Amino acid sequence: MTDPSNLREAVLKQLATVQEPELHKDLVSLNMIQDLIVEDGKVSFRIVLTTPACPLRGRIENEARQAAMAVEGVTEVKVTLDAQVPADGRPRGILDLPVRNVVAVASGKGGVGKSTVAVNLAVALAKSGAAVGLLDADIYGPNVPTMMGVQRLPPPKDGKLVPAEAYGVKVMSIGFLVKPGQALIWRGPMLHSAIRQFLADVAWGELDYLVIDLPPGTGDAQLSLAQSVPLSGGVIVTLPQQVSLEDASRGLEMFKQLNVPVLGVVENMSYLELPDGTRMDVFGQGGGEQLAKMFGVPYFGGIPMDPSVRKGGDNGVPIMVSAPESPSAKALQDVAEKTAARLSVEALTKVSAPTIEVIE
Ligand SMILES: Nc1ncnc2c1ncn2[C@@H]1O[C@H](COP(=O)(O)OP(=O)(O)OP(=O)(O)O)[C@@H](O)[C@H]1O
Repeated sequence: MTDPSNLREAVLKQLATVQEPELHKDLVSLNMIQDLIVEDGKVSFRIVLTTPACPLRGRIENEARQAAMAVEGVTEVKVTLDAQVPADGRPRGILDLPVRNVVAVASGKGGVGKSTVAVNLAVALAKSGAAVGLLDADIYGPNVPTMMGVQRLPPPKDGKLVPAEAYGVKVMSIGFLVKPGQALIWRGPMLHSAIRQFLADVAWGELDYLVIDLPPGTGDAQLSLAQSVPLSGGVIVTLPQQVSLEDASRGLEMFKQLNVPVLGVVENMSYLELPDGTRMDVFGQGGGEQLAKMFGVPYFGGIPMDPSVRKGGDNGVPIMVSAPESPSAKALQDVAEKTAARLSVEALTKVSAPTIEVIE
């Protein structure tokens, strides 16, 4: 019979051959294997993923299971999955937010579906089990409260604003603080202090992800906003048509200028599926992918035009909740998983390369 300590060593060695496909390192050196128990040939361990929204969770689990099973003397393997989102390691400055990752959703111009993507991204991440906040910083049209079906904030507590909560997401919006229809004219310094207030004076609690819906465009207001938040990364939303390329390029340039990594490009309203199953390219074709290629950043895929997406926005029930199995919700889910995966890569390989800290 194999010596139990040797068997444990052999299992660990074998698990160290399994790569985390996004991070290009093995599970053992990433500290992702926890609670390894080897008893009478029976092996059990926990895999601690870097995000509960990991798109490759099935693959990682299978490969780890097969690796352990391949060790001579192992008769049974039990794997459980868990997640611990790593912080991006960027200094949060004096704001000292207990937020692990801050992701901004931006667009070169209005009406392309930026808020729709931000809302569904936040809901998808929350549904996966992450702690998520959504900050609507769209000073020109703060429509996140409508899209999330929340009208007002709960009363403040301990001198701090308390975010509203919907679909497991903590929601704060500039729209809660102004009367409906009130013209919003903001200048740089005002914006700066408003956004700082949103970050410092709101009881967000601990968050894995804070999603920020930026105002459309790439002017001073957007720049000032993006500068006042320690962003982990940005997601750009664009349309398929060629004329959108120039606008969206400016969005990418803005993040570059701020030294904020562009996590990926999302193409919204990619096509409309007709009743006979054919696809109609209402707004042209290929803009999102072309933009991503031009800048050498990931393309997160296209979201179809879908009347239920608009209805969901108007009724305050995001498509991710009302019809999670629809093609548009699945495309948005994919965007969320890719965003989370890119954030993990940024956190673990780019900034200060912390390893995953497992809290026992
Ligand atoms: N894939 C889609 N299919 C159908 N309708 C959509 C889709 N994406 C967005 N919409 C609708 O298009 C309109 C504009 O979307 P949204 O408000 O998200 O855009 P935005 O870029 O944030 O605009 P703004 O410039 O006002 O901030 C909304 O009515 C929304 O419901």
